[in-house]
Amino acid sequence: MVQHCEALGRAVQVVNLDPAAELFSYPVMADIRELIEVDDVMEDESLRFGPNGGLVFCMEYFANNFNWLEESLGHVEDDYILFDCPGQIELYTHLPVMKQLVEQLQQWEFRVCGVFLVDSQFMVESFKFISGILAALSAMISLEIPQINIMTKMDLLSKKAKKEIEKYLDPDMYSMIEDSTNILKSKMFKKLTKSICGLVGILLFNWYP
Ligand SMILES: Nc1nc2c(ncn2[C@@H]2O[C@H](COP(=O)(O)OP(=O)(O)OP(=O)(O)O)[C@@H](O)[C@H]2O)c(=O)[nH]1
Repeated sequence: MVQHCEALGRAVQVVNLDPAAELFSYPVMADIRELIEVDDVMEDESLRFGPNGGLVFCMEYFANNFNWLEESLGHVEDDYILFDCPGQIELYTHLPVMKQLVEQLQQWEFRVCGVFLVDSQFMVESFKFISGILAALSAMISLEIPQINIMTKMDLLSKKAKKEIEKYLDPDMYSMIEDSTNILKSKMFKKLTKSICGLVGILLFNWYP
């Protein structure tokens, strides 16, 4: 992504906000692991967190120390900054930290846009697709910012799945239920599925490969 932006002549920087990130092969202007790391939290005898609790602890610590981010960002002008965030969905659905981050960035006069990434292999069947949509929708409702939804890792799909996934890029939700051979179509869930599809149809939810 950085290479793509640079090719377009845009100044772009990356900030790692995943305290559990391992190796990455690109330079970052700031790295949350300088502030706090999941491994350290998990190894702390007094805290005794597992990976998920550790991640939440780190992000809450981060939210209480946004001045670290302010100092790390320094003075940026018209640059694009990619904030690479952790993948745990609860951070975007019901925990307050990412919303607090958005509000903080907006106070610093950033124009914030969310990019919601889902592995395309988790989207190729109707029931998975609807589940992915609902996750994306939760994040949109919770963060209240413009959001681009992207299916990633298209290169890992089989030829058949690649063809199949085309219909999900600009989906006709009602025909999707009819195509479906699974539980979504069962008598018990049909009404619920129809309501969800109606909602998604109203939102004109588009996905980008
Ligand atoms: N083949 C292929 N591999 C990819 C692609 N995008 C990411 N990967 C690889 O998939 C692995 C996991 O990366 P991501 O899915 O970005 O996940 P992550 O950022 O490590 O973790 P979370 O942010 O917590 O979800 C890494 O080894 C990436 O190099 C892609 O488009 N195609």
